[in-house]
Amino acid sequence: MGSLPVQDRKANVLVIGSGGVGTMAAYALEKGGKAEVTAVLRSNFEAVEESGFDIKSIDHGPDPILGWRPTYIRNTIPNVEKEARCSGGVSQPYDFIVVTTKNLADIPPSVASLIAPAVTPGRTSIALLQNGLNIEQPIIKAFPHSPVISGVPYIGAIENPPGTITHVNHDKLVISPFYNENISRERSENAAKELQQAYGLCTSVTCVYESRVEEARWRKLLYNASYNTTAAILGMDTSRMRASEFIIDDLVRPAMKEIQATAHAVSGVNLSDDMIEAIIRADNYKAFFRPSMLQDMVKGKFIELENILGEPLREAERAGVYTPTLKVIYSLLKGLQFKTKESKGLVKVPASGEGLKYGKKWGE
Ligand SMILES: CC(C)(CO)C(=O)C(=O)O
Repeated sequence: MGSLPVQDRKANVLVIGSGGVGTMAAYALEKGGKAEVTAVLRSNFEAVEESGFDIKSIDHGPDPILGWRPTYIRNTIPNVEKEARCSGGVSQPYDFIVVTTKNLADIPPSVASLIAPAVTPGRTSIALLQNGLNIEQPIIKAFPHSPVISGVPYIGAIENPPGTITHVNHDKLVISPFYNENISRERSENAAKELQQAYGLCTSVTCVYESRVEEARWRKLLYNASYNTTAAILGMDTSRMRASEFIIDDLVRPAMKEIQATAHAVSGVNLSDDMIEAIIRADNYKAFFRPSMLQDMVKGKFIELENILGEPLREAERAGVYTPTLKVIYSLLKGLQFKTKESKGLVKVPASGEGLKYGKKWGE
């Protein structure tokens, strides 16, 4: 399979992270007919091995899809070199690795170390279907000769219980190249276009190619840095936030305006006031939508804090943009992430206060 040029065969695609977003990506790629997907499953492996995925999808017809499986499923990240040795040296390099896991820059393992055994240097392109800013930097550093692709997903799909997917908001994926000085722009662009074509062959979803990766990523941050973050702190869906009015006026819109100013100062990207007003009202009001960061918080999971807020804030600081709202939101979320770290044993709070900056009384 690996020897034919990719245009004359199905692309060999590894999808890592098979919750709602990953399963719907695997489904669209297989349905398009130009990709053969291996999905890496974790907590849902047994359920899917036994009876496949059951999917109720807004995009893929009125009837539920029952017992669906991608071409291959597995519960470990493949080690392509080791597995080639075991099968007599026949290598099955992946053309694309599509990463749909959460991007938790402050929590190990890193995305780069997670995917490393599956990457064939110089051959595999790595697509990050994840939120946030500067997510490509550690990947380019770890795999300098691999094309890295940006995927900005707009999709509402939840897995509950394991193996059952409810897909409620249309799948729209914006694909762009992350440029990398070690390889030609043309190679980066071709890899991104190839993936966009394979995904877009599934005509019930929307998958578009945009060459200006910064624009696509800042535009999505308007929503993620404001709505996801405030929803997670307040424990509120976006309809209730809109019903309150003051949460939009005093928090969400000011946070969006700070992203707008930072995007312009850092990347020359113009995000208009009209775009802000449209994004404020983007969710179907009747859906009482809970952004992913709120869902993670409710489940006691880590939140994607650094790429959604930390990085934009660091960029703003470097560019001298004033971001008081985002800074307060960031500090509150850092506090919440600290609590999750403690609950999972990643940080220990010393009972005595010994050795802590604020562990003793002033003057002691
Ligand atoms: C825009 C939205 C709501 C869906 O993709 C999202 O990015 C999220 O909830 O994290």
